[in-house]
Amino acid sequence: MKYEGLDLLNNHFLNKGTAFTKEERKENHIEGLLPPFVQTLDQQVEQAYENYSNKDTFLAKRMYLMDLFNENVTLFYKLFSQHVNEFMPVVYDPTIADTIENYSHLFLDPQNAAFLSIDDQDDIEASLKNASAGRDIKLIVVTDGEGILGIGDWGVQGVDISVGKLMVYTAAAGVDPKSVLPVVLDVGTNRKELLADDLYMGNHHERVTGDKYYNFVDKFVETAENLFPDMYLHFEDFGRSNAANILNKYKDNILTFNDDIQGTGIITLAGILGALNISKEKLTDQVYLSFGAGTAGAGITKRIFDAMVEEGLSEDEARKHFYLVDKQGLLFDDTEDLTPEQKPFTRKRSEFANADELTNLEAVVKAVHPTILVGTSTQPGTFTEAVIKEMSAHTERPIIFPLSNPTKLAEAKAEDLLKWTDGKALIATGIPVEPVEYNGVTYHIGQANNALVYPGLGLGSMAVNAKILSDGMINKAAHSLGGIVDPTQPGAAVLPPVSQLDKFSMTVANGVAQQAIDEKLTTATDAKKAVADLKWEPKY
Ligand SMILES: NC(=O)c1ccc[n+]([C@@H]2O[C@H](COP(=O)([O-])OP(=O)(O)OC[C@H]3O[C@@H](n4cnc5c(N)ncnc54)[C@H](O)[C@@H]3O)[C@@H](O)[C@H]2O)c1
Ligand SMILES: O=C(O)C[C@H](O)C(=O)O
Ligand SMILES: [Mn+2]
Repeated sequence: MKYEGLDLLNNHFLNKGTAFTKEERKENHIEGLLPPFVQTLDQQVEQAYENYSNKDTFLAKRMYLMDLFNENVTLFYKLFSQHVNEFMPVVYDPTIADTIENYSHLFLDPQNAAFLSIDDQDDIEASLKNASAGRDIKLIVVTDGEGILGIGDWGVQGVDISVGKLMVYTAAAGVDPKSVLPVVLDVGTNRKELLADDLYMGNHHERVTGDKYYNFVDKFVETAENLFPDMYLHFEDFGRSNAANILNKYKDNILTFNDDIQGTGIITLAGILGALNISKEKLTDQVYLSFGAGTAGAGITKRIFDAMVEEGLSEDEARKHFYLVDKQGLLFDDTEDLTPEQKPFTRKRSEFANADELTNLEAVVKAVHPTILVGTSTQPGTFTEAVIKEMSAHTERPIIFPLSNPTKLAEAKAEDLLKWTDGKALIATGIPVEPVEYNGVTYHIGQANNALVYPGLGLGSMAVNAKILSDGMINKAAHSLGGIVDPTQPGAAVLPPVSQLDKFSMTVANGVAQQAIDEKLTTATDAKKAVADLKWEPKY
C-alpha cells in the first residue's frame, strides 16, 4: 500500500514532516501541506529539543515526546538517541509511573498498542492483526498491569509500561520500531479507585484469576505465536502469583523472557560482579540478603545462586549464603504463605538462638551479617541508618542495592548510604541518580535497572532467531557488562553509565547471539553480522 497526501503525513512510521524534499512532496501529493522550507533531520532535532527543553515538568516533557512519537518515529528516536541520559527518566522510569497512574485522564492516543480483553477473547486475533497492520512483528512486550513497578495494580493503564519498555529497546539497541507491538491483557483490576472512576478505560470488574486467567494468557500466546512465528515475547510487571508460573510454562518451548525475574537477575548479578571487581573480593565469599522476595527478589536470588554454583560451590554449599526477608521477616521452612520461588532459600529455625525475633530487617542483619543487601520490597526508607551501620560494622565494602522503583519507593538514597558507611558502600539504585560528592570524592552511582540489559539481550536473541532464551544466554548477558568501568578510579560505579547504553547494548547483543550459536539454538552462524543486519537506525 502506498501512502500519499495526508495519509502519508499521518503515518508516523513514514512521516518525515518538514524534511520531505520538494521532489517527494510533488510525488506524494503533499505539496502545499507543509511550510516551504525543507529541513534536515538535524534541524528538526534541534527544533524539537528546544521545544522539549522549554517544558517545565517531567510529565509535560514526556507528553511532548509522546506527541512527537505519534507524529514522526524517526525524529523521535534520533532525538532520543542524542539525549539518552536525559530522556531515560522521562520516557521511562520514574516518569512513566505518573502516566500509568493517570493514564485514563491523560489519554490522547493508543500509541499502536493492542488492547486484549478477557471479556472479548474471540477478538484476540483480529486485535493483534489490527494493531500490527501488516507489519512483521518480531517483538512484543505484554503486561497485565498487576505488578507495575512497585506501584501495584493499575489494570489497563499498565499499557504504558509495554509502550515505554519498547521505546527503550529501540533507543538502546536499535530494535526497528516497525517490528514491535505493545500489548496489554485487560483481566480487570482490584484497585477500587479505578473501578469507581467513570473515566477509567479498562474493564470495570475485579481481576479474573485461576484457570480462566491462565487460559486467556494461553490463548494470547498461541495466537501471537501463530501470527508472528519469529517473535520474542517479553513479559512485564505481572503479579507475584503469576509471573513465575507463566515464565516456567513457556520458557522451554518458545523464545520468551520475563524482565522482572530474568532481566533484573542479570543486571543485579552484573552490578555485584562490578562491585566485587572494585573490592577485589570473591562472589563465593559473600553473604546475600534479599529484602523483599517477590518476583524480582526471588529472580535475582536464583541468578546469584546459579553464579555461585558456576564458580564451583555445590548447590547445598551455595544455598547457605542466602537469606530472604519478606513481610513475615526472615523466611524459614515453616513460614506460612511461602511462594515456590522462596522455598529453596528458606532457613531452619534451629540455626538461630533467637529465631522468633528475626521478624524485621535490622534483627536479621544483626544475626546474619550480610555483605550484600538487595532491596526489592517496595518499602521506602527501610534501609535505615541503624540497618546500614550494623551491616557495615561487619564488612569492609558493603554492597547495597536499593532497587525498588519508582523513586518514591527506593529503600534508601545513595547519598545517605555513602554518609552512613563513610564512603565504603558499593551502591546501585533502581532509578537514575546524580553523582554524589562525599569527602572530596565524586561517587558515580550505577543504575541496576533491567533497562541496561534487556535491549541488548533481546536484539541478540532476535538477530539469530534463537529457539529459546537459555540460561547460557542469560549468563552471557550478565558477564558482558564488565570491563567498561575502570574499577581503580575513586568513586567508580559498579555498572557502566547509561550514557553508553547504546554501545554496551551491542556488546550484550553480540555475546548473547554468539552464545545461542554455540548452544546450537539457531541456524545462524555469524553473530556480529546477524546483529548488525537487524539493527535499525533513525534516518530518512
Ligand atoms: N531495578 C530494577 O530493574 C527492578 C526490576 C524489577 C523490579 N524492581 C522493583 O522491585 C520492587 C518489587 O517488584 P516485584 O516485581 O518483585 O514485586 P512483588 O510484588 O513480586 O515483590 C515485592 C515483595 O516485597 C514484599 N514486601 C512487601 N512489604 C514488605 C516489607 N515490609 N518487608 C519485606 N518485604 C515486603 C512483598 O511481600 C513481595 O514479596 C518494585 O519496586 C519494582 O519496581 C526493580
Ligand atoms: O521498569 C523498571 O524501571 C524496572 C523494573 O522492570 C520494575 O518493574 O521496576
Ligand atoms: Mn518491571
